[in-house]
Amino acid sequence: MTEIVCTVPHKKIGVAVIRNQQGKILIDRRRSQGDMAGLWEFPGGKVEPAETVQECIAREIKEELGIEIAVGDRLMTITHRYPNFDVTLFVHDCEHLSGEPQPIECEEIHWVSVTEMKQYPFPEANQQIIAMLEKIKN
Ligand SMILES: Nc1nc2c([nH]c(=O)n2[C@H]2C[C@H](O)[C@@H](COP(=O)(O)OP(=O)(O)OP(=O)(O)O)O2)c(=O)[nH]1
Ligand SMILES: [Mg+2]
Repeated sequence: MTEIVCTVPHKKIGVAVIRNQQGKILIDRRRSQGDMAGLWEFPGGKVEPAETVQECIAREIKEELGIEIAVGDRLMTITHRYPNFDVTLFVHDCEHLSGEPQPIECEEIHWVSVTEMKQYPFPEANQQIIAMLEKIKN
């Protein structure tokens, strides 16, 4: 008997919930080409084989936004199945330390409250993150 095993890529992503001194959270709009084009997200990217999730987040944020952050505790881990791939998002609470965020690898950047965030279109997997942020907000 022949067994057919279907595999789809499984992306492991370090994700930053970056807060500033006013308690606002930084979100960015993905580029207008490619996967999930034009949707808003929390900045982050793929975890490389030789790094921890915390190292990945600090590196990605420096590369994508040109700022320094302190990577804090894990807030949640979400695995979600999209039509063409699976993704696991390792979401960490982060603090903005220095630098003015630049849209180096995205369309634009906004600092928003959790209430304001609900007006922005996000990928499906993010609904759980936003619900969690709503729960833990003071
Ligand atoms: N950074 C980030 N990615 C998210 C969020 N929600 C969500 O579903 N994702 C997905 C979108 C992407 O498939 C993946 C992030 O990977 P990425 O932006 O580094 O890379 P990509 O898939 O766009 O690019 P590629 O190199 O695979 O072509 O995780 C989020 O809030 N932040
Ligand atoms: Mg990215």
